Amino acid sequence: MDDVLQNIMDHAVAVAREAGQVVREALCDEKQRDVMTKSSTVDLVTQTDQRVEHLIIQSVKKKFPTHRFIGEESVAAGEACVLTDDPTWIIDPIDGTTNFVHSFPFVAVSIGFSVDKKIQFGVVYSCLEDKMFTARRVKEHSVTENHLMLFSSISDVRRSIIATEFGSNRETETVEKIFSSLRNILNIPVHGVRGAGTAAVNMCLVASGCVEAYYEVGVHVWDVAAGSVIVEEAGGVLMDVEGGPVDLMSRRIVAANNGTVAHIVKEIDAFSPTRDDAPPTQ
Ligand SMILES: O=P(O)(O)OC(CO)CO
Ligand SMILES: [Mg+2]
Ligand SMILES: [Mg+2]
Repeated sequence: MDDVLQNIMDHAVAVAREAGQVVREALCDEKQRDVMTKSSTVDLVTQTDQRVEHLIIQSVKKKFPTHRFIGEESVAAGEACVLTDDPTWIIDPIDGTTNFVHSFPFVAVSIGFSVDKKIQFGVVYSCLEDKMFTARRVKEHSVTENHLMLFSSISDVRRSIIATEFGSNRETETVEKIFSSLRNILNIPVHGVRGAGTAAVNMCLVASGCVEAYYEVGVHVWDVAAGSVIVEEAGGVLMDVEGGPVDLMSRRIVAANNGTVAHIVKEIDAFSPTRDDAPPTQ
């Protein structure tokens, strides 16, 4: 299985690079960045998101015809978001679409690969920085390209930088919760709060030791599947925002170094968005 998995992962890295090239080229063409909206007026999508997802899925299907897919834009188009035991590619073609639309320089192609409902490897290509982050579930196989993992050993949360995002839900109650968590965390006080505008890159920042923790409520499985294994293999921990094991379908995540995770979880004003795998409402 090892060589088989490596072969699949090599393909994921190659197709992520190819996708990243498409994204970089599209950035120079305003038409490729024309905005459409999804769940809210600030949940953006472009034809480039759709084109890149199509490119990745077609490329994988040619090589691995029995594999399944959970892709952000396919789900937006009505496909089910169900994780089975089958080999499944979990794809976010552009993580950071808002950044992409505004040329804000953090945009990632994120690909997680799951078997038996466990993410086996993750590939995050931060394509404007040209940084490739990859990790496999087995620790000794963790590899990175173009990048050194320098996991943070800071255990005093008051010396930490915490990453988070504001999300695309602007309902008053949700915004209140987001600000309540933020206020609690700023008041610890931490050195700073940052957000790259992409969950996948935020998780790679944890894996790289640039930030001690990242948390968000409202993310989707395709935002965090690849990053989850990259964080864990770098030595980090994943947790639900109320503590306990993370559930990648729950849309809630904390990714952190061991020293700060408990402290961050204590400060989050949690809420529960509709799960990614919830049956569609009629
Ligand atoms: O740009 P996307 O893929 O919509 O993702 C957002 C969160 O959902 C940034 O992580
Ligand atoms: Mg995303
Ligand atoms: Mg996306």
